[in-house]
Amino acid sequence: MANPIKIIVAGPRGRMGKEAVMLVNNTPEFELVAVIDRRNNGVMLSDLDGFSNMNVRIYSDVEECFQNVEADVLIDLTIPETGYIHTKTALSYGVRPVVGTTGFTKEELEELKELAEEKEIGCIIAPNFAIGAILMMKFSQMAAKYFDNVEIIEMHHDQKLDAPSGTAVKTAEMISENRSSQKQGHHDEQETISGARGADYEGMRIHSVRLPGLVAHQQVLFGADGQSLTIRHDSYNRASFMSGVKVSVETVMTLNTLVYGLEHILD
Ligand SMILES: NC(=O)C1=CN([C@@H]2O[C@H](COP(=O)(O)OP(=O)(O)OC[C@H]3O[C@@H](n4cnc5c(N)ncnc54)[C@H](OP(=O)(O)O)[C@@H]3O)[C@@H](O)[C@H]2O)C=CC1
Ligand SMILES: O=C(O)C1=N[C@H](C(=O)O)C[C@H](O)C1
Repeated sequence: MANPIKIIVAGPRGRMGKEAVMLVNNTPEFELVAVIDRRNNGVMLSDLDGFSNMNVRIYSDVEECFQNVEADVLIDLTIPETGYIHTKTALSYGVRPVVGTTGFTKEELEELKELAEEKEIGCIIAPNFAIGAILMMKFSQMAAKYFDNVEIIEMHHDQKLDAPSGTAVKTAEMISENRSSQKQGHHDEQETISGARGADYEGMRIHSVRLPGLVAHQQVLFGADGQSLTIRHDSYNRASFMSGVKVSVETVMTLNTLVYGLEHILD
């Protein structure tokens, strides 16, 4: 067997980070070499509940982690401000980032792309790792050729920090490749309660629902005279994202640029 891919996971105590640590630990071609966590600096991960047998050090200082640990890939599942710093630092140390964290600005994505190209190493930033969600986005992009009236409803658990979701933003971006910017609804419509019509992305409306009990769900609604089309995807658990994380780790090793969105690396 070839040498395993050496991986650092940032955000290991989080809902996604925990799942990613398990994925790395259970994949023979992967090796967990460290984790980055703002708490528990210097402690072994195995000392935390739920991580028995994972004998890697926790680093709170990102620079210190990359200086001390030889790694091929960083998996980041944190928050946008931190994820951006982690990604930038990883690239500067020649470590390939696989980033699931959502909420980066266009400028940040552009800056990270330039850095990856300057360093000539791969980086994958994927707002959604679930294959079904990628298909939902691609089908929506296809449908937009025929339907130019579209509204996106994304529904998530109530612990989610960013709104709209990264998936909803990516969906709108993909649809906008097949739809010109245009206002929807009545030209004189008025919100009697602010926000009633949702966020506005080139005239498309994005509605964010947050409820306990939900995981990650999205429907894209298209309407035309006398008909409608609904494209929906549901993630019922975080395991649904892990096959995408695995493919991303394998693929990032072969890239020399930044790829934004899993649709670009799936056949
Ligand atoms: N691409 C995809 O397929 C998916 C992406 N996501 C995205 O992944 C990210 C994580 O989601 P999820 O696991 O649900 O979130 P959680 O809140 O469960 O986990 C976030 C982790 O980041 C850490 N963190 C928070 N703030 C900071 C900070 N200032 N500095 C360092 N670490 C920090 C948290 O540590 P602490 O406990 O100390 O706060 C925690 O370990 C989100 O951006 C989410 O949108 C989620 C699901 C799928
Ligand atoms: O925070 C989440 O849970 C999720 N975040 C991602 C997003 O913002 O699109 C992916 C998925 O929807 C779950």
